[in-house]
Amino acid sequence: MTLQRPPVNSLNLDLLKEMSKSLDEIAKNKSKAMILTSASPKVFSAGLDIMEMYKPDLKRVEEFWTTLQEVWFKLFGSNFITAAAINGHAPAGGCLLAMSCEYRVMTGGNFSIGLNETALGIVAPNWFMDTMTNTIPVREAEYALTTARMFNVEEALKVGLIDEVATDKDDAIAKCKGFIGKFDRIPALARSITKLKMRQAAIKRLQDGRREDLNEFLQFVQNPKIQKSLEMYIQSLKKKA
Ligand SMILES: CCCCCCCCCCC/C=C/C(=O)SCCNC(=O)CCNC(=O)[C@H](O)C(C)(C)COP(=O)(O)OP(=O)(O)OC[C@H]1O[C@@H](n2cnc3c(N)ncnc32)[C@H](O)[C@@H]1OP(=O)(O)O
Repeated sequence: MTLQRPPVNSLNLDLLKEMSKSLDEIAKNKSKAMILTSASPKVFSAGLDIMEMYKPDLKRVEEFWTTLQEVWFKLFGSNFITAAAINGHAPAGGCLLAMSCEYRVMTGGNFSIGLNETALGIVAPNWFMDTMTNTIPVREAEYALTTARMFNVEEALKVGLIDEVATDKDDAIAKCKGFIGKFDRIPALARSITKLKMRQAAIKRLQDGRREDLNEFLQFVQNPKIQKSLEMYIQSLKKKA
């Protein structure tokens, strides 16, 4: 699955809906595996589209958040094998997508990956945190989350946030295929049940608290102070360009 929403693959409602549909098709056509990557030469995904949260229409922003939850359920909780070929920056929601896969290969270069929410004055939702503690040790995750740490490629490899470094996108995809090939001699049902058991606690936590998570998000986007921060953040991103 190749993300292709220039310039930075920010996750807006339309892209999330497309992803959700594609994940359904992959599950339905009984694909063995999926590799998630990006059509951009330098950004895997810039995370959530800030414009969806800025001065939002309430109905749309509710659909936006529930679709994001759905994409996470379908990706993190998939039966099929998932790997991410991270060929560029992966902040926040971009990191969430990569961590929701089972294996991550990142191309070398001046790219960074991590959950930077606290730097924006935002508390990452529990399921973002659960996805991180499913990937790297709890102590490292707490440190990274509280300090909004963006890891460079070497740091990400060292902490286990990524599994391998690749020279370029083709190499990243080849390495993801190498990971998928490891399952050729492992019974598929045993593999998928084991994966889902490992992920069950995080999945159940969001299933049980899904409405509450949505309400927290809706309160968050309607808070005037948050709106002011988002406005300043958007300006800073635009000034940079
Ligand atoms: C108690 C519990 C409470 C719970 C409440 C819920 C809380 C809500 C939680 C929300 C969780 C949030 C998750 C997120 O994903 S937020 C998004 C975070 N993403 C970022 O901060 C990344 C920002 N972008 C960048 O750092 C760079 O763009 C990047 C490194 C990705 C690429 O750099 P590059 O130089 O290649 O590109 P530009 O910066 O020049 O950007 C090009 C244009 O794209 C626009 N842009 C960039 N990122 C975004 C984005 N995330 N959304 C929308 N638009 C984005 C940027 O402004 C440029 O636009 P222009 O061309 O118009 O200037």
